[in-house]
Order: sequence, then C-alpha cells, then structure tokens
Amino acid sequence: MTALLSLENLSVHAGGKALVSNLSLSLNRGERLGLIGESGSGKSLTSLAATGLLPTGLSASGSAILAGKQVIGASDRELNKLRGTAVAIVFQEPLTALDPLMRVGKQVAEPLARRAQRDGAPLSGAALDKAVLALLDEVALPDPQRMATSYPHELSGGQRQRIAIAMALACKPDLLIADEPTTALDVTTQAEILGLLDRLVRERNMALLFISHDLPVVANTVERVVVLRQGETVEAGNVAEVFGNPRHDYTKSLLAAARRLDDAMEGRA
Ligand SMILES: Nc1ncnc2c1ncn2[C@@H]1O[C@H](COP(=O)(O)OP(=O)(O)OP(=O)(O)O)[C@@H](O)[C@H]1O
Repeated sequence: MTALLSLENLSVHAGGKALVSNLSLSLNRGERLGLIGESGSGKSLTSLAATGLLPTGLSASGSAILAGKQVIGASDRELNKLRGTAVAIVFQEPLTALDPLMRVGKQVAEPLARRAQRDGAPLSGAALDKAVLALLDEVALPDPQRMATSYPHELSGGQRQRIAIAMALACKPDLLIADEPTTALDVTTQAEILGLLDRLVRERNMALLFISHDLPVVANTVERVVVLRQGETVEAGNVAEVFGNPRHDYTKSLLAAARRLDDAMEGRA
C-alpha cells in the first residue's frame, strides 16, 4: 500500500541551524500517529514542512510525499490543491483559523463550496446552507442555525475549536493534522474535543497526525508514536511498546514527568 504521507530524511533549517533533522515516518490511510516531545522539539515545524506551510526564513530538505505528490520544492499552486483536499490542519488556538469579522457559517461554507467545486458537484444557495448546518451538527454544535450566524467572539473556546474542526472536515481531507488541538481549552472541554476528533477520524476513516505533549492523551488517541528531541527522532514505534518499555532516556524522562504530574493531580505527590 502506498503511504498517504511519507517523510524521508526531512530536515528543516533556519539559516545554518537544523531545527528538524533527518526525520522519517510514514502514515497510511486510517492510521493514527502521535508526534511527541517537549516544547521546541520540532513537532510543529515537521507538520508545517510536510504540508508546505513553513514560514519564510525556514527551508526544508529531504522528501515529503503527501497523497503521491512531493511537497518539498512544490509551487504554491500545487500545494494549495493538496491542502484543500488531501490534508487539513487543526491548530492549538482556533482563532488563528477563524476570521473575526465573518459569521462562522460563511467561514465553513467557503471550504465546503471549494471542495464541492473540485469534486465537480458545485454547491450554492440553500444546498450550501444545508451542508453547512449538517457539518455544524456533525461536530456536535448545539443549535447549528444560531451558531452559523454568530461571529467567532460570540462563541466559547470549545465551540470555536469545533468550528475550526468543521472547516477542516469541509475539505474532506484524507489526512487530518491536529497540532495540540486542546491545549488552549479547559480540562472538560479538552476531553469533549478529543472524543469528537476520535469519533470523526474513525467515522471518516481519516489518517491522523496528532501532535501533543500530553502523553496520557497520546496513549489514548494513537497507535504509533514518534518521539522528537531537539529535532532528532529518539525513538518510534507502537505506542504501547514505546510507553510501556521506553528505550531512550529522553522518553523515560518524558514519561516520568507525565507520571509526576498525574500523581500531583491525583493528590498522591
Ligand atoms: N520561524 C522560525 N525561525 C527560527 N526558528 C524557529 C522558527 N519557528 C520555530 N523555530 C524554532 O524551531 C524549534 C522547533 O519549533 P517547533 O514549533 O516545531 O516546536 P514544537 O515541538 O512544536 O514546540 P511546542 O510544543 O512549543 O509547539 C524551536 O527551537 C523554535 O524556537
């Protein structure tokens, strides 16, 4: 089976400095992979390089093949095509994905109409409105009709993240990248959004690249994991094996820190 995403010796540089070094991983349709490591280890840059979204000043080398297309060195035109169809990203802070001055229903309608056009079945008017409401319902937003006419600032953080997820789904991506999708939310809302992502990924048989520093959440969400430290892969494998029997000291220290936090939360520390 050809992988949906295949990174080979992917590196990201800023000037002469390597921020991600020779990273290789592959992800098939329907698979879920976690990318973990402490802050600054290169998780976000890996996902940005894999989708051709690196900010100016940073450059990628190596190979990143997404849905059969080489991303490294591809033109913006080619990349836009891939981003609207093969892959969508949900970021930590939903406001980055939302236009503060546009009603959220219209914001969800845009990628929906674009994707429908690409599929050769254009959507507009009442049919498009109906598709927007169905999508808001799919991400379990209450009262979709009222939601659709709201502006982002009228919604809670969790509701905004649901809108961002709806916009990602509107692209009908084969691969969903979730970059710390719940870090900005309170604990109860985090659990709800994680449950939602889990359900949607299964129902739509999407591949998931899940970026997180929350190890218990990673353990519950993905099948395989890649551990990054200062841009280098320290170990990779089945999540139960890596977490159950970590080989690298860095992975052991990440797990020990997660356990200490857990104990403190439970009042055992
Ligand atoms: N535009 C940039 N120019 C120079 N260095 C950058 C740039 N963006 C990120 N970096 C550096 O690259 C390294 C990796 O950053 P990255 O955002 O991928 O980390 P991360 O693992 O996602 O961290 P976090 O969990 O905090 O989001 C960091 O040391 C960061 O300071």
